[in-house]
Amino acid sequence: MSDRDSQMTLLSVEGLGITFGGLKAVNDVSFQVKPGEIVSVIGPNGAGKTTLFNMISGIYQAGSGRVVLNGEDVTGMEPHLLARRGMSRTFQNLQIFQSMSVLDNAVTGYHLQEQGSILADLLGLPGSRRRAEAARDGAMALLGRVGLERAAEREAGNLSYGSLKRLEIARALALNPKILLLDEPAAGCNAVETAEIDHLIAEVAASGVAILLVEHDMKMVMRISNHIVVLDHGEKIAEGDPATVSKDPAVIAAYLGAEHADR
Ligand SMILES: Nc1ncnc2c1ncn2[C@@H]1O[C@H](COP(=O)(O)OP(=O)(O)OP(=O)(O)O)[C@@H](O)[C@H]1O
Repeated sequence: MSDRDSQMTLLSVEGLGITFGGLKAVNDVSFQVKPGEIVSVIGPNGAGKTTLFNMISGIYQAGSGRVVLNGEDVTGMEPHLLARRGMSRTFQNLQIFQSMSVLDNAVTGYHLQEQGSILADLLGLPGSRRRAEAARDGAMALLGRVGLERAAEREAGNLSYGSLKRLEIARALALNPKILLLDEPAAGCNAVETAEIDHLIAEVAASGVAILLVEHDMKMVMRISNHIVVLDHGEKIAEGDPATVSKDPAVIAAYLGAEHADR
């Protein structure tokens, strides 16, 4: 039994599958994520990575299989209920409010947690002021954690792309997740911005939060992942540590095949 096998499991994906109009976009995919671990899902374009993410995070209803979080079957559970159980995510397309301040964007992360409190806050009900102050303090601390403290009062739309990506991670952290799903956190970033995101992801994982990552930047994936799951045409074709996966003939063939198909 390897070290990884002996650790407790936080997220267990069990035989997950979905079909779109006859196409098996994801077929019988299983893997596990442990606390504090960085697990990446990779594969050529159209392999099913985003679809898999969408099933795990309750955006798509799985056609088959189960998602188990902390021992509880959470298959198909709505995102806000998953958030309460410790799963939060970011999206490939940024979900930032461009005309709001950086700080207010981070504060919205706190409201995703408790839907009722937004109404209470709008009505000025007792406790809402205290809650708003706590959210502001928490949001400031998160901005410090992602290196955006000094940009707190700036309009989010004026931030560089890499900073926006970090702001989105800060907002997801407001939910105090046990596992954070990141959909292409380095997409569109330059080398310096990618290195900053690398560092942030490693820091979050070191604090005990598990990270599940979909990312095209292979250098980044190989650098930061503890474990890699490889998909091709909706199927898991390999999994293991970066060194093992990068040498796997099936993985090499899938990527070479994709390159030839693009020509
Ligand atoms: N909502 C949908 N309806 C129909 N087909 C879909 C839908 N979403 C994805 N697909 C198809 O499912 C397959 C997997 O797509 P998916 O976007 O999950 O791949 P991916 O690995 O994330 O690709 P990329 O790396 O390009 O983002 C593709 O063939 C895609 O066309």
